[in-house]
Amino acid sequence: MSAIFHAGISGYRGRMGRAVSQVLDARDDVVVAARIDWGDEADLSLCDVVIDFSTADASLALAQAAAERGGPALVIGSTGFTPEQEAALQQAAERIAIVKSGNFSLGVNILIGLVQHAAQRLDAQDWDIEVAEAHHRRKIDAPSGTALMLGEAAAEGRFSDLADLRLKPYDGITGERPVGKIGFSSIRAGGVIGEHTVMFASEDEVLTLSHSAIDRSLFAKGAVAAAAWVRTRRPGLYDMQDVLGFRQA
Ligand SMILES: NC(=O)C1=CN([C@@H]2O[C@H](COP(=O)(O)OP(=O)(O)OC[C@H]3O[C@@H](n4cnc5c(N)ncnc54)[C@H](OP(=O)(O)O)[C@@H]3O)[C@@H](O)[C@H]2O)C=CC1
Ligand SMILES: O=C(O)C1=N[C@H](C(=O)O)C[C@H](O)C1
Repeated sequence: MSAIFHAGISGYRGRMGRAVSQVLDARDDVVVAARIDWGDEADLSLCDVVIDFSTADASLALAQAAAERGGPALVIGSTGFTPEQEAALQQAAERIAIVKSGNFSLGVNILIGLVQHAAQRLDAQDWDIEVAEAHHRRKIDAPSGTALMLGEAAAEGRFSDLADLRLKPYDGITGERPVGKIGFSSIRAGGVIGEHTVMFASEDEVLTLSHSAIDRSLFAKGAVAAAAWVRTRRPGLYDMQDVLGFRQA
């Protein structure tokens, strides 16, 4: 039996906040010590760790408040951060431990490794890379955080930064597709939980790697596992690859 810890939920009235609540309620080693949403006064001192699925703005404000007082640790699942917000989170992580991931599922975190592997072996001159994602109609950011992580993995496989390889969305008279770049496309429709596909296409063949989320509780279970992992870590910015031990030699 593991030691009991105190967890907060940020964005707790939202789809993911409710899913996290259910996962925590089913565990006997966690006390839910704070539920935080718009306008709530959060007593962070009650928490060893806060699990946050809200918005990029709200997550950054939470991280800065936690960094100022030296805790609690955070698990951040929100997506849609600007490069400036990413840099500010990195700064907050100098004072507290943060796990941040655009996707807490095991399958996607394995897919990231597969995409990097394929991108490294498929010559950029011959193989185009396209990342496609589909989500529910209420999602407010695009491309999804997961799509961007997959794009980053593909760029890393080609020893480059995604910022240098990312194509603008296709629209109108686009001209021919540039060689060696990574394209993104998004669908928003109905209640789709989360679909991601990475297509590697040459003139002769197409390799497709994909992941489907079947139930939102999947992300909540991963985030709670990350919370149990991060609450005793030193300050730093971690991701699910760290939590799952995929970075160990
Ligand atoms: N990493 C992962 O595995 C996953 C990440 N996500 C990401 O998590 C985030 C939330 O998704 P989802 O639950 O579907 O979204 P919802 O809109 O259902 O929930 C977001 C919640 O955050 C609240 N909120 C908004 N602004 C603030 C604020 N300033 N302070 C406190 N709370 C705030 C909202 O309140 P109100 O409704 O009143 O505005 C709402 O309750 C998104 O960025 C999404 O992309 C989602 C699934 C998995
Ligand atoms: O908003 C969502 O719902 C999801 N967001 C995450 C993302 O942006 O990748 C993860 C998941 O696909 C669901």
